[in-house]
Amino acid sequence: MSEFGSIPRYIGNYYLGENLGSGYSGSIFRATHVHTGEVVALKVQHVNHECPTNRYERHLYPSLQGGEGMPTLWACGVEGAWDYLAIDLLGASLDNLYRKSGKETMDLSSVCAIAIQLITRLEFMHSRGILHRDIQLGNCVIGLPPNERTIYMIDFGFSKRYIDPYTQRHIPDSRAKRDFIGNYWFSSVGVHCRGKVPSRRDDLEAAALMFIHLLTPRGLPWTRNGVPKTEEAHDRLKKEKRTARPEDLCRGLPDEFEEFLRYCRRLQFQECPDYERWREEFRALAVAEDLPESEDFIWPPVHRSKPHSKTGPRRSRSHAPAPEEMERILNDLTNLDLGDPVLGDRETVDEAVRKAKDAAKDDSTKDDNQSREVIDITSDSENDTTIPPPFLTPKAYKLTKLTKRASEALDNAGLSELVFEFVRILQSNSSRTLTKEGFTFIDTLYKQLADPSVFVLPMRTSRQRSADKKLQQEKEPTHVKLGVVARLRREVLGASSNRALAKMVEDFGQVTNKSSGRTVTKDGFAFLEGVAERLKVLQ
Ligand SMILES: Nc1ncnc2c1ncn2[C@@H]1O[C@H](COP(=O)(O)OP(=O)(O)OP(=O)(O)O)[C@@H](O)[C@H]1O
Repeated sequence: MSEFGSIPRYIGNYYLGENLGSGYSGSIFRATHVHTGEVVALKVQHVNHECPTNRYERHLYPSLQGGEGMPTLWACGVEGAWDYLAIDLLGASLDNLYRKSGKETMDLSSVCAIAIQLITRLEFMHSRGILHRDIQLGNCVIGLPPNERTIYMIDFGFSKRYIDPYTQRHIPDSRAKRDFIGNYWFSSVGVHCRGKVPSRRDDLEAAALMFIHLLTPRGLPWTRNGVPKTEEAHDRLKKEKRTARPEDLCRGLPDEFEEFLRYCRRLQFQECPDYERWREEFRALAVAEDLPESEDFIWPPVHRSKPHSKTGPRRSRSHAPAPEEMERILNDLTNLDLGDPVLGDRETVDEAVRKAKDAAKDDSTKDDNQSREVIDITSDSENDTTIPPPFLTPKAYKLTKLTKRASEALDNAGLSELVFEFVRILQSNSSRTLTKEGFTFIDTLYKQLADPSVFVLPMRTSRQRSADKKLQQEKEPTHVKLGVVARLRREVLGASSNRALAKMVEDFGQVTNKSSGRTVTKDGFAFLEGVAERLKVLQ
């Protein structure tokens, strides 16, 4: 029974079944077409409702038809006192899935898939001249089989055209005081806290906040006290949201999330976001993390997905202590001054460490999900005694170590070995994409070749990366990249000096960074091997 009395069993040609959900302005039912038997979701609202969202939605839906992840509108109308929309019946919302999982955070692989899909949905809506304006977990739902890997956008009750269909002009900005449209958790700071007119940038910022929320234990800080019930509580929430710094919200998360949030906040009112760039960023993140590259949203996650932790290095969940932990414990015991030695000597420690490592190795092979690589703690070359920091995959870790060694190389022979090693690491991975660690190696190699005396270990900070990425915006088509790399492959064998090699490495880095795919091609590998070969000769 709604405040307007009970909703009839039949509306339009539909027989109403189970109530799927109720929002502020109406209810959604599973409903069956009485003639065709087709099952839909029927969104029902009283015609006198103070917020007649069905009426708005009915006008926007036609512009969104045909887009992936946009529900089909099958019928709409008013019957008696009831305004209805018959749309595709869909599955659970991200909110439901997330809550039901009982986990503190969502896994990174799922969030990358959500990010790629949501950015695509927003790009589509924006291309049709429409802003969503109410991005939240409850408004992203998965399809029913066979479309359960696709995320659909629903609830266009707050949506609005930002391009005037007659003049084709962008809506104007305004400083006039306006009522807030959106939701408490994810609406952008500009719209929610500063009363700005929403535009494309704000849909994207809401999406960014949603991704961060999913990766943060207990969610974004301002969501933790529930929906504000008083004006004061709402003001407190807005202040908390306005003053939260991206670096604090994103501490412990992969850089991409902080960069994306900053990017959204830097966009101008009328600026068109670079959707492709951010899809590519989240794809590359999945690759760098050794996660499946697919943007399919697979729920529950069945692949080798990493449990997300914001708090520190991921720990092996094997029963034996992790090797480095065991080493620390044993060292502490060795150093305990108890009069009589507890552990005889260093050899005993080393033996125990070896056993712990073997045990960890055994456990890790039993459960590939939990620990994918045991770092050899006893060798000091490419492996190290430290566990990779959070979000460094074995590939990233090896590349980081290799970069450090390249920065310390004293001669061409040493550099040559390292370039061969670089090729081996890239080729041993299923993804041959140049990740940020790969680019850092290329930067380092370039600097060593150009002038080792002024070499400084390049540290890619978020800010530097953003600057680099500006360059990427001028994308070059793949055929340009292929042409340049093929030329470099040919020319490298005739390079007569380190400076000539440096220039080629620089060109290779740039063309790979600027191209739409950062995969190292056959020519790319041949070029790198050519550099290594040349270095052996140019002593
Ligand atoms: N097409 C659909 N198929 C299945 N369930 C749906 C569908 N559309 C909506 N729902 C369910 O109904 C809930 C409310 O839907 P929706 O957000 O469109 O309604 P609303 O009245 O605008 O809600 P709110 O006031 O919360 O914005 C959703 O969270 C979802 O669980």
